[in-house]
Formats: sequence, C-alpha cells, structure tokens
Amino acid sequence: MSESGSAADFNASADINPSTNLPEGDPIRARIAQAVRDVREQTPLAQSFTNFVTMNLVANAQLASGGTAAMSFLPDDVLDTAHIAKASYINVGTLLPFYKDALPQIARGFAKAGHPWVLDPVAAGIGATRTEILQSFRFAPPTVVRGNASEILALTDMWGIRPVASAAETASAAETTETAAAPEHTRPAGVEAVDDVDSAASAAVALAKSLSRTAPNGKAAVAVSGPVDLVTDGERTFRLPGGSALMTKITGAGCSLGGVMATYLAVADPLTAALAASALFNRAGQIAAGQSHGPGSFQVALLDALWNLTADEVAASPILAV
Ligand SMILES: Nc1ncnc2c1ncn2[C@@H]1O[C@H](COP(=O)(O)OP(=O)(O)O)[C@@H](O)[C@H]1O
Ligand SMILES: Cc1ncsc1CCOP(=O)(O)O
Ligand SMILES: [Mg+2]
Repeated sequence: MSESGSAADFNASADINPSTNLPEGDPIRARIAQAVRDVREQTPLAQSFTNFVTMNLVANAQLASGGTAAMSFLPDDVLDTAHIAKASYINVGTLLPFYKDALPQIARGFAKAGHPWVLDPVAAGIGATRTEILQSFRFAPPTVVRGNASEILALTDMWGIRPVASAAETASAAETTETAAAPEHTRPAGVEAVDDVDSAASAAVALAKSLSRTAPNGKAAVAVSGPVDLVTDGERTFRLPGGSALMTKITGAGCSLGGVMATYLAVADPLTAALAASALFNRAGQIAAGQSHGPGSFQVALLDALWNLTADEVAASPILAV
C-alpha cells in the first residue's frame, strides 16, 4: 500500500464503489480543509473527561492535530474550563463511583450553556454505573457521538431509538416495531467491536437525527469507526475507507479519534468535524502502517503522521457518499 493512502489504495469493503467518491470540488472537502487549517492556526482547546488507559494518547493526538488539551474530572473544574474551551470530550472507558453524579451534572451544564461536546460511549452496555451515566446523557445529549459499531448499537438500544434492523443489517433481527425499543443489545462487547460497521448504519442515522433535535444550531453527527468508517448527520451518510488494522492493536486509537473530533468541533460544524477527524486518522493510520514494524513504532508513527498531514491531504481522502 502506498504511503499516500490514495483512493486507489484504500482497502474499501467489496460493496463500496469508489466512483461514489466525493468530487474534488465538493464544498464538504473545502470545509474539511478549512477545519484542518483553522485548528493548526488557532490551536483551539478541547477539554477531555476521559479514561485513564488512553488519556495521554488522547492529549498527544489533540496536540499533534494542532489543538491544545486539558483533562479534568470535577464538575466545577470542567464547567469552568468549558468557558474557555470551544468544545469538550467525554469518554466513559474507565469509571469511578463519583462519576455517577459528576457526569450527569456536567452534561446538564453543557446543555444549559449550549456547549458542544463529543461522547465516546466506550463499552456501552457493560455495568450498571456506565448504563446509568449513558442513560442520563439521553436527556442532556452530546453534539457528536463517536464509537465502534457495537457501542453505537448498544447506545441506541439503551436510548430506545434503534430502528427496525434492515434485512442487510441482521438477518436474525428479533421481532421489533418501528418505534419500540429494540431488544436489549444481545452481547455487550467490552471496548472492542463485535459487530460490523454496516450493521450499525441505520442506528447511526437514527441517533444523529435524535441528537440534531437538541444540538446547538440543530446540527449533530455520529461516527461509527471500523475498517470502513461511517459518518452521518442524519440526512447524509458517508463511508471513509483507509486506516490500518494496526490501529486496533494499540489502545486508544478510537479514544484519540474522539478527542481529535472534539478539537475539530471547536472550529467547525459537527459533520465537518467528524469527517475531518476520521479522514485525518485514516490517512495517518495508512502512513504509520507503512513506516512501522509493530504496535510500538506504529503509535509513534501515528502521532507523527497526525502532525505532518496537510489540510489538502486530509481533504483529498476517500469520502464515499452512499
Ligand atoms: N480493520 C481496520 N482497518 C483500518 N482501519 C481500522 C480498522 N479497524 C479500526 N480502524 C480505525 O481505527 C480507529 C479506531 O477505530 P475502532 O478500533 O473501531 O475504535 P475503538 O478503538 O473505539 O473500538 C479508527 O480511525 C478506524 O477507522
Ligand atoms: C482498554 C480500555 N479499557 C477501558 S478504556 C480502554 C481504552 C479503549 O480505547 P479504544 O476504544 O480507543 O480502543
Ligand atoms: Mg473505543
């Protein structure tokens, strides 16, 4: 695979036709390029309330993309910081007992202030504390949700907004009705995905539509990561091939993608932020895979690629409108 990760090189899944690649002059590509330039020029702060396992990589990925970072956990600290941060990130990968009160309080504070934020619902479906916290976000929702397919399915199950599964998504869908909550997610997946991206496509669209009803300016986005990422604003859906399977062999590729999504949300609309971060990571993952010899050197090369990729290279990534 060439280092450039050109459209011809991407490892798209068999059912994606590269001819659906967004034209070079599409306004979406211009908005992505502008977001990348604005982050590098403005070094915006996106604060993070995130897990202990990958917190350092989240901060370093935000800095490598051109932003700045601040990690905070107490509600007064987070809500004060929200006055100087243009977006925030909440990731529920590791939990402490006080989070049960702190996170709903923070989400309510964000909602009251109209403060945009990204949620990574890591391991959604696992544990009563995580479920209680994620359920609270239903009533003070994020602007963007980024997760793997299993997390998106578990979250939409939990919020009762997962639509009837299309035949293409799962042949064995249990009996569901259009509006009733789908059956509990059948198998909590831990932090890794056990479902494929396409199985979460309609759930992602339904979630983005739901988030748009409460998001600042009525705009929201959902990003489902995997071998071919899916990004939707509830109206349009895009697929982004690229990246590398090595990204699943370091901890924090998804978490840091969410953190950088918040960095871009500080300067751009939710759809542009989700597309730009996903495209950046896909290009960076491909470049790093070509320069590394295992997970250790891959993570180092990934940070360097995040730092070195230009706005034009990110905006030229394969983005398939399907
Ligand atoms: N098999 C794969 N091939 C290429 N890129 C991948 C693959 N799996 C995941 N990625 C990329 O790795 C990053 C993290 O995605 P993922 O592993 O799905 O998130 P999480 O770590 O939250 O489960 C994303 O940028 C995604 O595009
Ligand atoms: C291993 C682990 N355990 C709790 S959070 C976490 C990190 C998950 O990171 P990612 O979702 O980016 O793989
Ligand atoms: Mg994750």
